Amino acid sequence: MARHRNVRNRSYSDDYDFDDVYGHSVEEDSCLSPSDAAQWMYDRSRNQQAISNFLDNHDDIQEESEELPEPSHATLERRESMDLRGLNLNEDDEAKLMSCLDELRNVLGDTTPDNILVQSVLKHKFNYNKALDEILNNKSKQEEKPKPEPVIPPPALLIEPVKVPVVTTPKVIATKIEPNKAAVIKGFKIEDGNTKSCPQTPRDQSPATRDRTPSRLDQADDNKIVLKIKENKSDPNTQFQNERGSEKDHLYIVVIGHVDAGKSTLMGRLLFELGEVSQRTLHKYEQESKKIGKQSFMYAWVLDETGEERVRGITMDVGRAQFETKTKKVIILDAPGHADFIPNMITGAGQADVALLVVDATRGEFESGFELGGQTREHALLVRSLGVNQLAVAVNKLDTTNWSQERFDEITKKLKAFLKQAGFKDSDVTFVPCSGLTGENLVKDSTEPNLLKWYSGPCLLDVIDKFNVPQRPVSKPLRMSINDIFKGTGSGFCVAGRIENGVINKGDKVLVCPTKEMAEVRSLSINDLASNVAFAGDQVSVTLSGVEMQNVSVGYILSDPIQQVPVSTRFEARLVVFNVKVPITKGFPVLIHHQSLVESANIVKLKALLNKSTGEVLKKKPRCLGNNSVAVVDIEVSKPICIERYKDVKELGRVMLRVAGVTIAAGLVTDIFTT
Ligand SMILES: Nc1nc2c(ncn2[C@@H]2O[C@H](COP(=O)(O)OP(=O)(O)OP(=O)(O)O)[C@@H](O)[C@H]2O)c(=O)[nH]1
Repeated sequence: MARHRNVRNRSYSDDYDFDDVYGHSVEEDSCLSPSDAAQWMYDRSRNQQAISNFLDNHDDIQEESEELPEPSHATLERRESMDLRGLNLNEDDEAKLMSCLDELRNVLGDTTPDNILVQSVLKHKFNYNKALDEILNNKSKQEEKPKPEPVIPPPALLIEPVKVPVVTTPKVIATKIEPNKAAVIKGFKIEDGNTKSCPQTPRDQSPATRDRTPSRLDQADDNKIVLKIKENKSDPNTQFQNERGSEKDHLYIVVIGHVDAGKSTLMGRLLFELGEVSQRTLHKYEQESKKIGKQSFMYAWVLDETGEERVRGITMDVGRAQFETKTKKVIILDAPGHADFIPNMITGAGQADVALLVVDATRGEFESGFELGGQTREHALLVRSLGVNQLAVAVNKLDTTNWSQERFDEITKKLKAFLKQAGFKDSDVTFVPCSGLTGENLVKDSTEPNLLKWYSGPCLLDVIDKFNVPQRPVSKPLRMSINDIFKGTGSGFCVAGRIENGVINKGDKVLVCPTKEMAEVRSLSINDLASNVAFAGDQVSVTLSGVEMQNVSVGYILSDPIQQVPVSTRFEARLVVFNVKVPITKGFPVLIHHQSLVESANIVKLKALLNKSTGEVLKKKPRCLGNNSVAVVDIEVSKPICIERYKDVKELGRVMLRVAGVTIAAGLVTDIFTT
């Protein structure tokens, strides 16, 4: 499946010792069956223990009552019958006032009396923004104090409702972090049997919107293009230095962990503390989440943007946002924790340089995420298998344990042993005690006395700032894996994905593989900003022309037209088997995840069983492979895919094998057979 940090490991284990990484790593997990209906219909409301503990001790955030109170008749009556005559406003001002009131109510709901709203709007001469700021700033103080006397007397007379001109209410959203829809990384569906994985974005198939440029070029055209490409190539290293030399390094971080560990809340709060989310936006989320009885998720809403995610209270797709540390521009990929969405999590992990593993310190919760078939182990193994080797572990929700050092030590001890087995070096893993909900130890050193008694280490932001940014292989031949396809605003269509190797310039010719159709790069954008060039490590959207949209799929590769990515249906891999319920035998069917591609495949040959530590051949042609075995096998995929040997391009030389929603093995590609 997904992609892998380019050379994310160069300064680390460039050799990527397979045995070190996978050997003796995984104990058998009793994974839950995906057919378990209760799990499919996961309902977070069954598990509110953590939040209720927290809310009991914090008066500043009020948990909603089960049933939302209906607005009182008095409130409704006042609004519908508001008498503005006493204000002596002309018609224009009256209309302006009513428009402002509508917008304020849209953000504030029914929480603020009309007279306060009116007073504030008039005071700020119909400036909606200033009025809203004033009300929000006063709000928290007012909540603690007795309500002030209304300044404007309640209307005495009933009059006809004032006709309010229709105003388009501006959407109050975190503009800085709202991902442009076009650039949101979508996951993909695993389809059963031999069906083809296809892009999530519905394609416009109408003839009018199809690009009619002939896409397959004949040999003569190809040769001309190749010659032209050779002439036009400028030195990528120099180009990278010129373009990026003075900028902060970009770091992609995937946030992983068991469902409900608090990943989205942690990231939402971090963004809020850093000023990336305005107080107003958060207030809106607070109001809206309260309305559907999910107030404890208000920070998570910063990243969980879809209606379904918000209603179900779980992350389903990879959420994206960005912020800056002292030395880096950090792009967050907030992965779903629920077992059903592992493929999306893999897509997120595939784009990351480093990972933040979030664990819930609440008693019983850490255990169910780590020991009882939860996702903590699977996620950690997956990211390591995908090449991530630097990890921060947020020991989250420590507020529920009253900042217990004993609990922190217990969790870190268990995780350290497991992570070491999974292939993480001790020196590459940092543990941070924190609470996403209270904001403790996120962006500044903690002031919590119970934590200060035993912790003097860095806050989460400082740990993120200390990650090493992998070198970007800009001078290698272009490889960009496609993880989304969508219709752009202009001509052509867009593909999104991560550049694993090389450089893409606006105007470049690229080869769409495995179909080998030549396309032209019409435009590029990186993190939603237009750019003329993008380099290895960048997550980009590329507008293509010269190829039809329906001929491109998620999992395809944009390749250098001269040094092309190999395409094959059969390859040899060195496999580590983690978690099979029945032993693997010849012909064993699997779903192969390679970058963002999911394709059905069979293990067609068991060539050798290896010693996990030395790599020595223990047995040639074994009849079956059980858990924790390491073996060389041949895998045949149902249709041609782009694949590289691990030693040539690490990012395209790793595969994950899954069966019935469970990851059973990871492998490194050792040979590719021509077809
Ligand atoms: N007490 C306490 N509760 C927290 C903390 N962080 C999150 N929660 C609560 O835990 C619940 C789950 O939080 P989320 O942020 O949605 O968890 P998640 O890991 O993103 O969930 P998925 O993405 O669906 O896997 C919510 O009710 C949060 O309010 C924390 O630090 N302390």
